[in-house]
Amino acid sequence: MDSVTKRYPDGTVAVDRLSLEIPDRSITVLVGPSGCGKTTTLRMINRMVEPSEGTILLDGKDIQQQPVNTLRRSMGYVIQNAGLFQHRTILDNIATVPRMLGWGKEKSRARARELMERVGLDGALAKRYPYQLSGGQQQRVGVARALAADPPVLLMDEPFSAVDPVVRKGLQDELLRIQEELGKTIVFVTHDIDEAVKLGTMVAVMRTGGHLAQFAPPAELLSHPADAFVEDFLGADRGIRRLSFFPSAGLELLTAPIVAVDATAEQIAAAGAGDTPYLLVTDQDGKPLGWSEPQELTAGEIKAGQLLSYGRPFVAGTDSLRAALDCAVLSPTGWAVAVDAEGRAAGVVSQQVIGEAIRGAHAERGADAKPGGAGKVQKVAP
Ligand SMILES: Nc1ncnc2c1ncn2[C@@H]1O[C@H](COP(=O)(O)OP(=O)(O)OP(=O)(O)O)[C@@H](O)[C@H]1O
Repeated sequence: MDSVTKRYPDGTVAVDRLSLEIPDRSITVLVGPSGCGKTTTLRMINRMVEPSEGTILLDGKDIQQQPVNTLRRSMGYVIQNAGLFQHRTILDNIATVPRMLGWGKEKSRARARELMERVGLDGALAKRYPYQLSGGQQQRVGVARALAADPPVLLMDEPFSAVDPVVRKGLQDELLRIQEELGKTIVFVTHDIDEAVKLGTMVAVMRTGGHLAQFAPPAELLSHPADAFVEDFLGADRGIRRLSFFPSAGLELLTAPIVAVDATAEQIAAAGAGDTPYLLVTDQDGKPLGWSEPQELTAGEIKAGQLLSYGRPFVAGTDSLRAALDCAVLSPTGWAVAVDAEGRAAGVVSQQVIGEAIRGAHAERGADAKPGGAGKVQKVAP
């Protein structure tokens, strides 16, 4: 996208000399306050809106030189509230584009069934009508419909804004999975900075008047906001959010203060001999049950009910420092519990140690994350 401007007939400049290089096979998020020109930008990509000035190239070819129908066929389009055809079944909604392309009924429906599975929809919903589905399910149908003809590009305009936070998280996770499996080039519009940081490989922050404020990978955005507007838009908890990009792998986990529910008096005494104020009790399988002070534990008489809750554990190595910190903050003992992929206790770690790791990571990454250098920062589970 090279110096693209959109001036509506009434004189409103919705987009002002916008230049963006949208990377192939990744998710680019356009984010910014209401009215900053996100939707206009997205619609110029599939020519629902024609630019007043500037050029948009797709794979090096000017989109103005391509027939609109051919262009749109190469781009799936998903909008808020899914925009489904209310009088068609779910299966027929998804099969719309293949049918238009003359695929034939059976082949189109087979493709639609395959897509229902891909977007996490139960096949039993195929014969229902949109009004018989929840908002989240309708949104999944919208994504499936956009993917039906296997377009290389997917344009998504606030697709998850109308659903509740839990459903929204599910839809976001699903989109990341689909992107990983199918390698689509996705342009995604949102006004939610958390969504932008979670989904974007690259994030374009726009400001009112259709100006580009910053275009960067999310880790760089959080570490080096270009100006006061971007910093303000990222919000006061930018530092905490940034921890999502630091892995917990380097944390030193202690296993000595862990005892099984059927531990002997010697084992409890040995575990309590260290300088940790609490012991983590696990079941016989090694899964955490809760915390206790060592002197409160009597061999053979440990009851899960007497233990302090351990809150939510983090997955050792896989989860981020943000997740580890969250566990420690929520834990009544101030210690976080790390588990392995099977949910067995892998170790415990104090707030203090997590704090030191955070300081270390900030210092180390500070040098790394200068503009142009942050591409190296890998996203880890939030
Ligand atoms: N058809 C139109 N005619 C005139 N002005 C328009 C038209 N469509 C949009 N605008 C204006 O252009 C500006 C950008 O609108 P756009 O819908 O692209 O913003 P947005 O960032 O997507 O906003 P939102 O987050 O509220 O959807 C706004 O000031 C809007 O009022």
